[in-house]
Amino acid sequence: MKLTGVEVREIRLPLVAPFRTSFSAQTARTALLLRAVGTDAEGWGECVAMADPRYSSEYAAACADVLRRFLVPALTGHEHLDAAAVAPALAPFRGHRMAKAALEMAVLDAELRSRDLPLARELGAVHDRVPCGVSVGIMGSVPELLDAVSDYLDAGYLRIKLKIEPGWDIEPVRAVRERFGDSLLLQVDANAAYTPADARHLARLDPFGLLLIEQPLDEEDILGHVQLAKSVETPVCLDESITSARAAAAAITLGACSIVNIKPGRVGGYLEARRIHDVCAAHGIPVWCGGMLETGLGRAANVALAALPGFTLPGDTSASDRYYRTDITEPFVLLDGHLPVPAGPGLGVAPVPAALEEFTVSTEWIPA
Ligand SMILES: CC(=O)N[C@@H](Cc1ccc2ccccc2c1)C(=O)O
Ligand SMILES: [Mg+2]
Repeated sequence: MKLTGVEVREIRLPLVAPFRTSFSAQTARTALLLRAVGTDAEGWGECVAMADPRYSSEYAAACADVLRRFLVPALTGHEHLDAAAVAPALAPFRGHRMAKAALEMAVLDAELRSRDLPLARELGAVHDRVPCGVSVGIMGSVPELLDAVSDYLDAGYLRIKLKIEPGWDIEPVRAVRERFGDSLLLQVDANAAYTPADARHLARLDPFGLLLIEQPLDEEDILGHVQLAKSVETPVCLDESITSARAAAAAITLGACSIVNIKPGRVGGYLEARRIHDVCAAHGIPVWCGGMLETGLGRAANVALAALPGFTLPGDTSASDRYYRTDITEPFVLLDGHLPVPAGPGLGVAPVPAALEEFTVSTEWIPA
C-alpha cells in the first residue's frame, strides 16, 4: 500500500484495580493507538510504552514525537509499502523499539486485511486457542494477595505470576505455595529489582518449585544473570534484557537465561518477535508471551503470536477484564483458562467506535 498518513491517538484507560510492581504503581493505562491509512487499506497498531520511562527508556510522549518527526516520514515514498519493509526503512533511527513496533503493527494489519489473511496464519500459528496466565501485583498484605490469587484461579487462569521486590518475595511466595499446593504453576517477576549481591537471598526461593524467576537483575547486567543462574536452582527468564533476536541468541549462548518472555512491543514488532521465537526454538529454549497491559488490539496480536509452536508456557495474555472494565475492542474472555486466537483478517479485531471515543485523550494526524 502507499501510506497516506498515520493517526496517532492517545488513550487513557482506568485499571480495575491498582497494579503495583517493583518499578511503579499504576491506576490507569496511557497508551498510543496508531491507525495507518493507505490508498487501499488501513490498519491498527498499539504502542505499549508507559506514560513515563519506568519499564524501559521509552514513554508515550517520546514515542509520539519520534513517530511524528522521524518514523512516519521515513515510510513516505514507498509506492508498495508492506510490513517487511518497515523495519529496514526505520533502521537508520536508533532504538525506539516500542514506537517502531506500533508502526510496523499498523502496516502489518493493513497489509493482512487487504490480503484477507489472519495474523496468526502469517506468523505460523499452530493452535486456535492459547493457555493463559495472570500477573499479580505487589499487594498491601499477604491475606490480600491470597484473596487475589484465589479469585484469579476461580476465573480459570492456568498460571500465577507474582510481582516481587526486596521485602516482598519469600513470604508471599511461601504463602501462595502453602495455600494453593505444589501443583500450582507459579512464577515470579522482579522487574530488575535485585543485584548480584542478592544471589543467596534469591536462592531461598528454590524450595518453592517456581517455573522461573523473571528479570531479577538490571536489563543490561547479562553477566550478572549468568552468575546468578549458576547459583540458584530456579530457572532464570529474561524480559527487559531481550530487545532483539541477537540479544536473545547472546543471552542464551552465555547462559544468562533458560526461558524467554517475548513482548513484541519491547523488541520492535511482531516480525522480530517471531525471529526471537525461532532463535529460542533452535536453542531448545521455551518462550511465553509477556504482557504490557495492552488493549484488545495488542491482546489480539499477542494471542496470535502465543499460538506459535515454541510458546510452551502460559503467557501474560490475560482476559480484558484482568485490567479493564471496558476494553476498546470486544473483550477477550477467558474460557477454560484459554483465549481464542482471532480468525479474522489482520488482527481480527478493531476498536468499538463508542469505546474508542470514551477513552480518547487526543488525536493527531501525521501525513506521510
Ligand atoms: C503484565 C506484566 O507484568 N507486565 C510487565 C510489567 C508491567 C507492569 C505494569 C505496566 C503498566 C503499564 C504499562 C506496562 C506495564 C508493564 C512485565 O512482565 O514485566
Ligand atoms: Mg516482566
